[in-house]
Amino acid sequence: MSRVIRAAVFQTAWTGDKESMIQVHEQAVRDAAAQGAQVLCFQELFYGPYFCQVQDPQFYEYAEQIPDGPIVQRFQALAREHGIVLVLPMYEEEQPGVLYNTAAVIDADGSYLGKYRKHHIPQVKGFWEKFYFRPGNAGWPVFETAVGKIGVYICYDRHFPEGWRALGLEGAEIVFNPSATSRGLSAYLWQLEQPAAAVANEYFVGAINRVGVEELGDNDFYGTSYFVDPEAQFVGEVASDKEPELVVRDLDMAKLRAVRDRWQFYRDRRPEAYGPLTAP
Ligand SMILES: NC(=O)NCCC(=O)O
Repeated sequence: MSRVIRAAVFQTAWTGDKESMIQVHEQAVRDAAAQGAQVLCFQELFYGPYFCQVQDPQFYEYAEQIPDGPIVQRFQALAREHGIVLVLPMYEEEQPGVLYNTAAVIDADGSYLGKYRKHHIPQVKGFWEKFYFRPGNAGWPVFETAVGKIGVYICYDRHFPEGWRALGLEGAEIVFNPSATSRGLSAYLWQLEQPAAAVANEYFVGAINRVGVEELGDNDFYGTSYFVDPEAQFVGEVASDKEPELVVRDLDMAKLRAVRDRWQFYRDRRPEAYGPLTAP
């Protein structure tokens, strides 16, 4: 019998302050739940501006403890109320001065399932992330949620095929890729890399990018969030490149089984021959 997961991603623009940004995302949870979504992922660093356009210690104050900080707790209550799984990309303070670019995963009953910490940290013009984040050290968790097996791979991570594979090996059925990326830099990659990862690893990918130009720099975040299936087919339309949008799509898990039966990539891979990939 086929299993269909109604999944959602939300892209939006910086509102100008943290509290209203949180409220916009709370409304997105209500809207997604009203449309029957069972799981929802937000964009990278969802409640802030994309502050990595500048290198300024004032933005360290956006970090909070996961799961004990107020934002996780606020969204745990909302997940429980609406019976929806939430993926929350946030700025994490493990302890003062020890900071990560992280996503917390909340189950449909509001329980905290764990976190993914972005492994690959860019330091390119307008994306000065090494100033703010340590490289992730928490492995490749796949979360057994009420709706299915969910993995997370954050923005710049997506250029590195190894992590996509690790999430596949851990059993991911859907991998969310919350992002903040700009038109001039990466638009030519955006509809190429995640579909390729979905094909190579035989799972669904939900890709999310914020929209608009923010006051901290000239990055033009181009949205165009989408879901793509394990045959690299977009599930419905790709979202707007300028406007906030909630994307809700039905993902048929029978397709995942069909491509795995057809291709058997997990049988035919040759880990014993891949030593050069892990040589320092
Ligand atoms: N947020 C982030 O990692 N951006 C880097 C640029 C990119 O990889 O598209």
